[in-house]
Amino acid sequence: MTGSQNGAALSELKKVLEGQEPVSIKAAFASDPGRFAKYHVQLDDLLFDFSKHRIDDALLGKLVQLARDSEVEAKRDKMFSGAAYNTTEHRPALHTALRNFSGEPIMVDGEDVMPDVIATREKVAAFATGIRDGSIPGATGKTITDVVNIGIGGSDLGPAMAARALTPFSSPRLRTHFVSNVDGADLGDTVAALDPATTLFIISSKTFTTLETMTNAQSARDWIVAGLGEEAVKHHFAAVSTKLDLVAKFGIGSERVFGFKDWVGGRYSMWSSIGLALVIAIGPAQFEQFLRGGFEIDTHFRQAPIEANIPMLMGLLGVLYRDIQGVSTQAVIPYDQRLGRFPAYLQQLDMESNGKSVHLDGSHVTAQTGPIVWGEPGTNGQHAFFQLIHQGTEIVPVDFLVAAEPTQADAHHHDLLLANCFAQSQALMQGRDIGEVAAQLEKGGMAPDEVKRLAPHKVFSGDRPSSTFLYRRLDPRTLGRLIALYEHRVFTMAAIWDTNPFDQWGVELGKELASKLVPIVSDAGAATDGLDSSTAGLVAHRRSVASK
Ligand SMILES: O=P(O)(O)OC[C@H]1O[C@H](O)[C@H](O)[C@@H](O)[C@@H]1O
Repeated sequence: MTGSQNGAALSELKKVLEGQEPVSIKAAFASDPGRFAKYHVQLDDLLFDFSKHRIDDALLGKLVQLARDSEVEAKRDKMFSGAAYNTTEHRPALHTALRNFSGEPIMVDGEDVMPDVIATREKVAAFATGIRDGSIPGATGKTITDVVNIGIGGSDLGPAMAARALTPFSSPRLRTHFVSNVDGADLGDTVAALDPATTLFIISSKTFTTLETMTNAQSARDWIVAGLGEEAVKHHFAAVSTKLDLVAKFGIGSERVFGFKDWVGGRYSMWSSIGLALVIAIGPAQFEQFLRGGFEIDTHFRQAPIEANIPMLMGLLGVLYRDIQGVSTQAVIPYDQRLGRFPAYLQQLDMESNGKSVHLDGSHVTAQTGPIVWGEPGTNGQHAFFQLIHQGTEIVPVDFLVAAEPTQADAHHHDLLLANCFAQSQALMQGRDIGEVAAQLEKGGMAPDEVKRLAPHKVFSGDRPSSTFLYRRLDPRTLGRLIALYEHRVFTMAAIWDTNPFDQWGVELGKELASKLVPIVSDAGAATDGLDSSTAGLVAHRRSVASK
């Protein structure tokens, strides 16, 4: 077995580091004024500060060696080459082709995929422009004012997150909505305020079979037919899918159908025509800036040495905490209200990619794989869950994301936002020991007994890790850069674990069981024999309390 297989290199490193105390970040800062200079990477305006992590030169060297021994670079090159990296689904993982501006061909099965990528992008751009400038109106001739993307998972989270993030770049004339849940409240609440004559639905589904999306699509179709008649359907729907035959059956004309290939994973698909709603919102030129941001990071990921390679360092730090220090979680806290959906987007990207228990060869992993990813914007989180991050027993590595300057927002507010962001990572790192707490309380005139009683409650251990990403402003290019950084972080970690980050079999069982339960839930007289007693009990209780 080589070091790259079955996470062997990681097992070796774990043995070497066993029993070692984590590096004290606080002490390291105190003893080395040059620590920041050593542990940051700058790519144009984008700064990645990883100085507030439990690393020193020796440990960083070992982590870099781990990446080498795990053959992360060779695996990366294989992914970019168009080889069938996704071995359990027998296909390449080539979302990077969608943002390839190198002019170089990318070959899959002997064919260059780039001409089709470019032609599809142009078709998307032409349609988006027509909706934006009103030259593609609704059935009654009225200009489209509301675009509703119907999709779920990778066919929803990316465009929905980005449409919100890039609000200042969006057409003020158009509103973009995202409907995903099979819960009828989602579609119902969305269309309640809309006029069918000025509404365009985009049915986004890689497979065009997903229960939620197909159910919502049918109900949206009924809503259009009820408002405008059957003939209007062709003017009020567009579709994005890899399954063009299924789209045709739904009744959407080919000029409004935008394809992509099965080598684009759902959670990696917002760079493809799945981005249609976003292209309509921000326009093709801004969407190209978004793609170019992703391409910049691809170039960096492919060319930078491991020790200066931001996604590789992000991945190595992730593995350090997950596997060597037994940390189970990763918080992502954007100090940017418009990145409110970014953590949810990353949850699918990271947890669907790296929530795995077997190596590529099917053997069970011995390492811990994907962390639990979560987050909310700062400063709001400070007034909610930050207590646990500062004083709880669980170590929570945090990624802070913040722009140097606001985009269409008040400059004074932005200074306060930045100060808070910087202060949080500083507080996590420095902490406050009992001596300092006691001195502060005594200085305030508190009686010694009370100082003794209160002081332990006010201690901050410090040494709590975080990264900070600081960039000029949140624009399409920066959003593209941020997403690509996380995509490659996820890839780096999977490469070390020797797992497949591009399949998602873990979502299948629930879907299968749901389809068997639909007839039982829908028909109050259907037999529940054979169901486990909990499921049967839930069905019975539902029947007893529901009014129909
Ligand atoms: O785009 P679709 O085929 O409708 O799939 C939508 C989503 O559902 C699936 O269950 C997968 O877990 C996701 O990876 C996918 O993005």
